[in-house]
Formats: sequence, structure tokens, C-alpha cells
Amino acid sequence: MTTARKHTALPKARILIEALPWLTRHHGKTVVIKFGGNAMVDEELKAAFAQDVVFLRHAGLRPVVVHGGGPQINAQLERLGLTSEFRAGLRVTTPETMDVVRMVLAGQVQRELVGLLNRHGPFAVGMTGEDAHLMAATKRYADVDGERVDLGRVGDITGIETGAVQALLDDGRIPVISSIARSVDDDHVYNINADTAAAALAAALGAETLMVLTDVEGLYADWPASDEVISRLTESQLEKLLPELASGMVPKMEGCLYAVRNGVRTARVIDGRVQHSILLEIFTDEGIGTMVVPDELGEPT
Ligand SMILES: Nc1ncnc2c1ncn2[C@@H]1O[C@H](COP(=O)(O)OP(=O)(O)O)[C@@H](O)[C@H]1O
Ligand SMILES: CC(=O)N[C@@H](CCC(=O)OP(=O)(O)O)C(=O)O
Repeated sequence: MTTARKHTALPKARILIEALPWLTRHHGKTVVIKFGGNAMVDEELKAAFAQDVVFLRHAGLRPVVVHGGGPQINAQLERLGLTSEFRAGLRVTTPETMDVVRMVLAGQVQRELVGLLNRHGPFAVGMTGEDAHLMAATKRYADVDGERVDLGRVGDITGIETGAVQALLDDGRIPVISSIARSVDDDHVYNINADTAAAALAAALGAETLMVLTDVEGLYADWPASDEVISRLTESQLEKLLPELASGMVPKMEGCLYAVRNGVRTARVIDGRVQHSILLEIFTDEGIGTMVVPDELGEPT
């Protein structure tokens, strides 16, 4: 009986020990995890995501969640009979649309994630970039074929004050942040792409890693012609690739580049459709998606 029990337990012990080098390296380190709208529509995936984040917290890391909600915003706009278009990957945001964005991100998506995390203990605290001056922004314009396009209330982050987030982390909490910033131009707020917000926050917090969960395996080399995933690339390699990228990958990869250029050791794009993708990233040597590293960490091995 005891021998049988040992037999079933031993592989589990080995699996835990395999994670030890990663956990040792990351102990006490901040990890910013961006949970994307498209990976966020499945109930089981959401629950598994929350388990992974709480696991990291118990393993001694300092996880910070930044969430998107594009599909959820679209659904609410549709219910209200409103339409919105994207230019250069960003939602053209009228004041009316901004109200919906804020309501859905802060009132629905963030609340749901906070609830899922707090099933495991008193960890998650939700906030938006408006709280405690976390994120400040000015108006952003898009460049579409050389033409300056007005995006309405879409902002460019100009400043981050990490005090409130650091205090929550020091207190053992898991901050869950919606990508809305206070305006430094007027008394209103700005809509920020959630990938951009996560990357800026990762850099400001001096995070070890930025993990961007999405609805593809990683960065495809020749999308949409092929689905060969680039597993690792340096900042210079990524910079060369950026002009060729399309749609949703643009803010993600720009964000990864910004993060590694500003002190974050690795930035990863991983498949949020895979259950426990965060833990898989830890338990496999090279990870499961695309990893961007600073030039000094060298060429792929
Ligand atoms: N080179 C590429 N590799 C992978 N996906 C790409 C690439 N170029 C564009 N995409 C598109 O980007 C999408 C991911 O961005 P997005 O839909 O904004 O995700 P999220 O909701 O997770 O933020 C993919 O579903 C894919 O359609
Ligand atoms: C300016 C801008 O486009 N903001 C996004 C914010 C949410 C987001 O980024 O959500 P995903 O990560 O799910 O795409 C929007 O309004 O959809």
C-alpha cells in the first residue's frame, strides 16, 4: 500500500522539482501577465488562468495582471446598438464609446477576474490606471498610410506611478489592472490598448518577465501563409520584423520590444487557449510560445 502510494507520488514530486530552477530564479520577482480578450471567453480557461496566477503568488513571485476585453466591449456596444471601428489596431473611441469601454473593463471584466482569483484567498485587488495616478496619458493619433488619424479618446501613456501597485504587492496582493488612464490634457480618461499598458507597466515595475496571453500559439514567422511559430528572437531581430506585422500582433510585439528595451528580462507571447499555459511556460525549458530577449542575451541557441 505504502509502496503503491509512493509510486504514484514520485512522478509528481519529480515534476515539482523540475520547476525548481525557474522558481528559484524568479523568487521575489515581479511578473506582469496580460490576459487578452480573445483568450478570455472560455470559462474553464479563465478558471485555470486564475489558478496559475495564484500558484505563482504562492511560489513566491509577485504577479500583476493587466487585462484586455476587446470582444466583451464589442458585445456591449452591439447590445447598445453602437458601432466602433479599429484604425491601426486601435479602437476609435468617441466619448460615448469611452463610457462603455470603462464600464465593461472596470465593471465587468476586471470584476470577474478579481472574483476568480479570490476564490483561492484574499489576493486580488482591482484597479484601473486612473487609481492613485497609476497611468497618465495624452491624446494619441494613429498614422495610417502616412495620414494622421484622430482616434478620439485613445491615449498614449506619458507617465506611470507604481506606488499603489508596489504597496499591494508588498502586502501579498495580486493587482488586477484595467487599461484606462487619467488624462493630463483634460478632466476625462483615455482608452489604452491593454498590451501597450501591460508592457509600460512591466517596464515601470522593473518586472522580470512580461507574459502576453493571446489566441494564437505565438508569433508566426510568415502569417497567415504559415503557422510556424518563432520560439525566440532578440530585440534587434524583432525590430526588423515589426513593419511586416499586422493587426493585433502589432501592439503585442511593440510592447514586448518596449519591455525588453526598458529593463524587462524576457517578454513572451503565449497561447492563452491552452489550459494552464502560464505553468506550461514555466515547466518547459524554452517555453511554448515566442520569447523576446534583449540583444545581450544573444542569438537563439
Ligand atoms: N505574425 C502573426 N502571428 C500571429 N498572429 C498574428 C500575426 N499577425 C497578425 N496576427 C493576428 O493577431 C491576433 C492576436 O491579436 P488580438 O486579436 O488583438 O489578441 P488579444 O485579444 O489576445 O489581444 C491573432 O489572432 C492573429 O489573427
Ligand atoms: C485603444 C484600444 O483599442 N483599446 C482596447 C482596450 C481593450 C483591449 O486592449 O483588449 P484586448 O487585449 O482584448 O484586445 C479596446 O478598446 O478594445
